[in-house]
Amino acid sequence: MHYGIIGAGAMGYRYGVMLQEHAGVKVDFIETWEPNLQAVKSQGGVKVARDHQNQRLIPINIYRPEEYSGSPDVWIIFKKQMQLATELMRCQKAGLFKPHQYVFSAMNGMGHFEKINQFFDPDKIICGTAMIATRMDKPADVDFMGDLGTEVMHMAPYNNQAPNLTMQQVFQDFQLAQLGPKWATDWQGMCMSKVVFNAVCNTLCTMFEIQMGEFIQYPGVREMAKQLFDEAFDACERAGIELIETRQAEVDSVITVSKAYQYHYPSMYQDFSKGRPTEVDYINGYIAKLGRQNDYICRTHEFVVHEVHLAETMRQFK
Ligand SMILES: NC(=O)C1=CN([C@@H]2O[C@H](COP(=O)(O)OP(=O)(O)OC[C@H]3O[C@@H](n4cnc5c(N)ncnc54)[C@H](OP(=O)(O)O)[C@@H]3O)[C@@H](O)[C@H]2O)C=CC1
Ligand SMILES: CC(C)(CO)C(=O)C(=O)O
Repeated sequence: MHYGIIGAGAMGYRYGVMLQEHAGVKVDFIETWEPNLQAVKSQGGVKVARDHQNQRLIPINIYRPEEYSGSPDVWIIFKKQMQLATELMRCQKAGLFKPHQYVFSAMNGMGHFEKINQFFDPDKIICGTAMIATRMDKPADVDFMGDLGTEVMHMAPYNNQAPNLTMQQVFQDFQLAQLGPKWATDWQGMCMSKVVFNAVCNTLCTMFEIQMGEFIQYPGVREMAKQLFDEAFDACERAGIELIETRQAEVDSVITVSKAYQYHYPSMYQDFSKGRPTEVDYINGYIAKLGRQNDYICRTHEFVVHEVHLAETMRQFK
């Protein structure tokens, strides 16, 4: 199978490089961020380390949307939620999308599959979530967090039917790439299970500008996490969404995942620290909106959304 990665950021590089190196498949990257394109061209590829060790230069194929004439079997999309609509329009205008193509994404937050569905056949959309941590501190320079083999991700067809042969082939390629795929049966429950996790770890680490390993040093982490998870689970239950993890499993995973990825600054902080807008409206904000739509007020999530926007606004005074 031939893969095209839309968004050569932290996670785009993670999936593309692991597919190219371990599954031996053809991968092309599509990127719009000029410093990233220039850095790949001038250094001859992307620099990849694991947990700050063994940095290597990996040669890759990278193109602006308008330069690309290939036709991958599967697109993998890793943009930030705020960039997605514009990026999809630009790729469509450049003639990148073809009717035979499948598409996979494991972006955080909610709302992206409805946007992707405007460009792709719903029977060819594979929804995903990735409990996989990657840092990109500079253009064309990424750090894969955690040991090889600790990667865990979920996937589910957008039509909630059994995966067809092409989807199974994608699953096999992800297995060979050592991305640790598992099937789920309901994409919304699968995605919300990740959203509620990010609503704790990404948001709190961002506000306090800390790594996940530092975050769990605070003895009150379980209590804070439980309060946010309880509200989120209550909102999901009222909306008829069944999560794939229990409340207790989510609280436990805050500790285990943060231990495994101790040096990771969650992706929300990576945006925050670069002066960019964060995905908080698509994470805590989405949970709060879901609650309101179902006559339930997620007071803590609503407050936390304000706190992150307050912190974003205050960057101008620092
Ligand atoms: N990083 C992680 O560990 C994880 C991230 N995710 C999710 O995956 C999705 C993609 O995230 P991630 O790969 O981290 O995103 P990145 O920010 O690393 O990359 C996404 C895009 O952002 C742009 N970009 C990145 N850095 C800059 C910068 N300094 N200045 C201007 N533009 C920049 C580039 O596109 P452009 O030029 O178009 O702006 C790039 O293609 C998000 O939904 C995220 O929540 C999910 C699991 C883990
Ligand atoms: C790696 C992980 C799971 C940390 O919360 C993540 O999703 C992110 O950084 O956005």
